[in-house]
Amino acid sequence: MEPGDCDGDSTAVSALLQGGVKRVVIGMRHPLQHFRGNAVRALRSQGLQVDLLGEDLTSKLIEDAQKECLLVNAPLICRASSRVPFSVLKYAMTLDGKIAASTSHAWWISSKKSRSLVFELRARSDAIIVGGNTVRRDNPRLTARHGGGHMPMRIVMSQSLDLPEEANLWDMSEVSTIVVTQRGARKSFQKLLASKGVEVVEFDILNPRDVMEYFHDRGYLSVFWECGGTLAASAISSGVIHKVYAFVAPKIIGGKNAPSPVGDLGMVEMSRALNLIDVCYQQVGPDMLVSGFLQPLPDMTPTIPSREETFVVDPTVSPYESSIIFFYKTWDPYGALSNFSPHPIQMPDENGDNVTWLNVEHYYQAHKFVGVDDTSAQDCLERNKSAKSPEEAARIGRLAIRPEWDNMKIDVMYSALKCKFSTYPHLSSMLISTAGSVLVEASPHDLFWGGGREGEGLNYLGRLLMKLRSEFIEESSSSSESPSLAVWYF
Ligand SMILES: NC(=O)C1=CN([C@@H]2O[C@H](COP(=O)(O)OP(=O)(O)OC[C@H]3O[C@@H](n4cnc5c(N)ncnc54)[C@H](OP(=O)(O)O)[C@@H]3O)[C@@H](O)[C@H]2O)C=CC1
Ligand SMILES: Nc1c(N[C@@H]2O[C@H](COP(=O)(O)O)[C@@H](O)[C@H]2O)[nH]c(=O)[nH]c1=O
Repeated sequence: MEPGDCDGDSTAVSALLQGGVKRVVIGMRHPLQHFRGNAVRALRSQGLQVDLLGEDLTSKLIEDAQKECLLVNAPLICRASSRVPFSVLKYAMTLDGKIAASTSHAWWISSKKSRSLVFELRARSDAIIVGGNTVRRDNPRLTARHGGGHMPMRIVMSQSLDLPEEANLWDMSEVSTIVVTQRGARKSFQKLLASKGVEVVEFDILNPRDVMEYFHDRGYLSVFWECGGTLAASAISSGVIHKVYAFVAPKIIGGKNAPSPVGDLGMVEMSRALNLIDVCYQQVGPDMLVSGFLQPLPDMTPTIPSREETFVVDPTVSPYESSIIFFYKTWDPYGALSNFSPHPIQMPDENGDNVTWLNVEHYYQAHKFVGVDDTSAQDCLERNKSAKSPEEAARIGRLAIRPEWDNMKIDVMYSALKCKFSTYPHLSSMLISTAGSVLVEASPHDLFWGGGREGEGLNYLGRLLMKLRSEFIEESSSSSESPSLAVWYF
């Protein structure tokens, strides 16, 4: 896939140039519109031969290769085009189509070898999702137990929150769990979960599409559904399932009431059955794994035109020319302005020793606890330091707030921003290039740092970035009379 330039950070493209590569064959252009075509152009401008499958190279063989590229990048394509993570529904069933006995007993249908493969598939996902009933019946662990590697987040969807007080999923020692539920459901149980460190997210109406859109916004790329038939049917009906992995074990359990992998879809004629596409059959130990796509992968060409293509079709549609620049998610245009962008900063601590923070968010959230003489604050600080993502750092930061925080938070934020944009020249150039535009953090929830859903927020993050921008522009124009800076300034 064409590399993204990550807001002016051309490391990937430079590595190809420095490595002495003469020709680059690109399987597909970058699925995000604001990256699309940039690397192709940059490589060509440096004299490299760049061939794009399906554009510069065409043949039957190339078509097959192009297909492979699309399949491998399916999660990215889905995210970019449908704004939900790529979702895989996986289940293990007997030859007579049952996912458990009529008593609900289900351990085990598939073989050990199949279950090891499931651990690998889990480890390739950002999250595993189950319904409330699977938690009640199976008390699953949902970990990727194959020795090291990535551990996906665990998500439980439960409307009633009628869940056990003790469960393997509430053991957060190895990996975290998020419970998504209906607004107002069992507040006392929500408190109990929170006391165990389980995050609870409430939805006005709990349904798979809203839940997936929410996790898209939190940055999830792929989700692995290991629920029973009730939630599986709801997810398929909502159109959020893209791929299916069915492990079929050569066993027969029978039972009129034994559950099957997909509940009611409201279809009464076989002609309406959903046909899988790109189906693969693979023997795994004694079982057969049948996999395939439920929906065709979107054709990127018409849905995601490059920046120039959009401009040719409609010159008024150019997000780069509006006088307000909105930023929010790190993968959007100007995403590097977000505090969640993966740019580590080094800041001196109270003894003057340099400490590295994973990103501005980690630094900012940690300062709610730094220097506070209290064991729970120190515990939060340790948890902040080991938090793997800015989202987690933000979550920990909500646990406690020092009394004087309101008076110090703007200074803490400004010093972190200054450090970030001074450390990375491509970021400061990007910030300076926005001169003349109002910067607004498009957070619908944070009415202090963000602009709010309808402009009701105070937008302090945007304001601090604009202040920093003026400082940089002033510094550069006083240190040199560079003509390009003069252009930015005016
Ligand atoms: N062999 C296999 O691969 C698997 C087998 N199983 C087996 O399946 C059985 C459980 O199946 P099933 O009852 O279908 O369990 P599910 O995992 O599908 O859970 C259903 C529950 O999901 C919750 N839910 C939340 N939102 C929705 C929604 N929009 N639509 C539907 N459900 C929603 C509800 O929880 P709440 O009631 O809490 O509100 C609902 O009762 C068990 O016997 C288990 O062993 C389960 C997974 C895989
Ligand atoms: N029974 C069954 C599966 N069931 C799924 O695995 C979950 C248990 O995961 P864990 O607790 O991590 O081992 C269970 O809740 C359900 O989602 N999976 C399979 O590959 N094969 C099987 O035969």
